[in-house]
Amino acid sequence: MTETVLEIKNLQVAYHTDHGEVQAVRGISYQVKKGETVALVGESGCGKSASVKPIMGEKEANQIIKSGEINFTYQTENGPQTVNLLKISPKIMQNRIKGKEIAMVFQDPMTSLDPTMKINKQIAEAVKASHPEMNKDQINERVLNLIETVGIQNMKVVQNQYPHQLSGGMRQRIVIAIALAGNPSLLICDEPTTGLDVTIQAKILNLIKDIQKSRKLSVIFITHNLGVVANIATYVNVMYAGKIVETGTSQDIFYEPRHPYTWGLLESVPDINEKVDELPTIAGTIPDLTQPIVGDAFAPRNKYALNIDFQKQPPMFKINDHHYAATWLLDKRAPKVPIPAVLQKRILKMKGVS
Ligand SMILES: Nc1ncnc2c1ncn2[C@@H]1O[C@H](COP(=O)(O)OP(=O)(O)OP(=O)(O)O)[C@@H](O)[C@H]1O
Repeated sequence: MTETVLEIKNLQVAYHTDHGEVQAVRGISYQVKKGETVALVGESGCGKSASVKPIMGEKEANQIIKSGEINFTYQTENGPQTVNLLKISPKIMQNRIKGKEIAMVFQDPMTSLDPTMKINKQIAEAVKASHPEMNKDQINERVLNLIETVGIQNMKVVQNQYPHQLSGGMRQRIVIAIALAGNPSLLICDEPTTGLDVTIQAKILNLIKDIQKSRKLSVIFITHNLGVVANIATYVNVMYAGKIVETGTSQDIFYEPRHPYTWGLLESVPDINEKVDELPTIAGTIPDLTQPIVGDAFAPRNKYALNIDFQKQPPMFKINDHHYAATWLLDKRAPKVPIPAVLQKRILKMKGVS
């Protein structure tokens, strides 16, 4: 059986604000096993980042963890150990977990890099922090090895440059090298390719996929664009208004999507075979998370909403052992609503049927 690296149980995160408490994450549960990539996908503001910050022990002054567990399993000299990351001391988080067992890659590489420090020094600092026992030569060797791992050819030149002398894609490679310095078992990627042009984006995605495979890394990949994770995610968790509304394998989500919100996200992914002037977006906006939500949070934007959607939160209906969706359309009394025609057409094309 593949070992579970991370298990999130009923995590609820809120923020104090002058306008009330924002219920950013309203009870989510999922697991990440060794060597798997789990994608968290949803529009801006649906709670993706708020749900992963506690994994890294990041605590804004106004953050409130309302409930939940984040159980993380890692290897120690005495064998595997499981800790609840919400309960460990900041010291253990800093000295043992953050940057060592769990590392993060953010959207904007410039926020993670020091503009005043040469690349080799920045990577060396990260190596030193996680391997204090290494001497200078060992550190230098490891730095070169990391630069090579992230696919940089002219490493002798790059290591003596400053971040501003590199392209966006190169900078993101360096950030990935720094993230790998501690040899983590879990890598969290928060929109790592947003802002890069399409060809560079594809290269960075391939790099993450290669590293993930060769190191048997577990990855949590956050994105607002479902298209980005089609080829890299083992499982996809679609999030809306702080909840997971559909979860399944990539196959389930891309070939058999069942939640109207997932349909909307898929419709807004560009189809490279079709030329369209404007991509459809999902009409409306996400709800005000300071106000109580009655029923399905997506109902006001859902053209397939039933009366019950405005009254009662749908449970997670089981479609198969790994595919679940929270929509009343899956209740046996609901009218049969087919997948929108445009998606149906795309799916048939992907399956090679038309
Ligand atoms: N520090 C904070 N204080 C108050 N509200 C916050 C804070 N951080 C996030 N929020 C709110 O929590 C909700 C979830 O935000 P979060 O950043 O997790 O969304 P997201 O899905 O990651 O979006 P994005 O893709 O834009 O990062 C939003 O309503 C956001 O405004």
